[in-house]
Amino acid sequence: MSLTVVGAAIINDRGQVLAAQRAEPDRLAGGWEFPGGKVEPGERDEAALVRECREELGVEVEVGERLGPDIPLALGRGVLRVWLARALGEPAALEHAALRWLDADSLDDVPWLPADAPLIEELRTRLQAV
Ligand SMILES: Nc1nc2c([nH]c(=O)n2[C@H]2C[C@H](O)[C@@H](COP(=O)(O)OP(=O)(O)OP(=O)(O)O)O2)c(=O)[nH]1
Repeated sequence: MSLTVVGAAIINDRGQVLAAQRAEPDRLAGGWEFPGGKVEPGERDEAALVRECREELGVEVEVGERLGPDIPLALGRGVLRVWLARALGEPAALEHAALRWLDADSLDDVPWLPADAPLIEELRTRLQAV
C-alpha cells in the first residue's frame, strides 16, 4: 500500500523551526522529524497536517507553502510531503520524546530521519529569510 506522510516545518518569528524527536517505534526512536503523520483515506493533505499537529503538539497550525519535493520513503512505502507552517500557540511534546526550536545554524545539531535530510538545506535558506 502506498501512503502519503505529511510533515509540518513549523517556523516561528525568530527564524527557528520545530524539530520533534520520535519516541517510537524502536527502529526510528531517537531520530528527529517534522511533526505529522499518515494521511487517512479520503482526507486532504492539509487537513491531515492540521489534525496531526493538534494530536501531537496540542496546537492549531496555519499551513503555508510546500518545502521541497515529495521524498520517497524507505522500502517504497510511499512519500513524505512537507509544508511550511505557523503554530498558533506553544507546541507541547504530547507524543514525541522531545521538541527543539532550531535556527539556521543549529539545524545539523540533531540526527534527522533519513527521508528528511534532503530538505534541510532548503529549510536553512527559508530560516535565514525570516
Ligand atoms: N511525521 C513524520 N514522519 C516521518 C518523517 N520522516 C519520515 O521518514 N517519516 C516516516 C516515519 C514513519 O515511518 C512515517 C510516519 O508515521 P507516523 O507513525 O508518524 O504516522 P501516524 O502518526 O499516522 O502514526 P500511526 O497512526 O500509524 O501510529 O513516516 C517526518 O519528518 N515526519
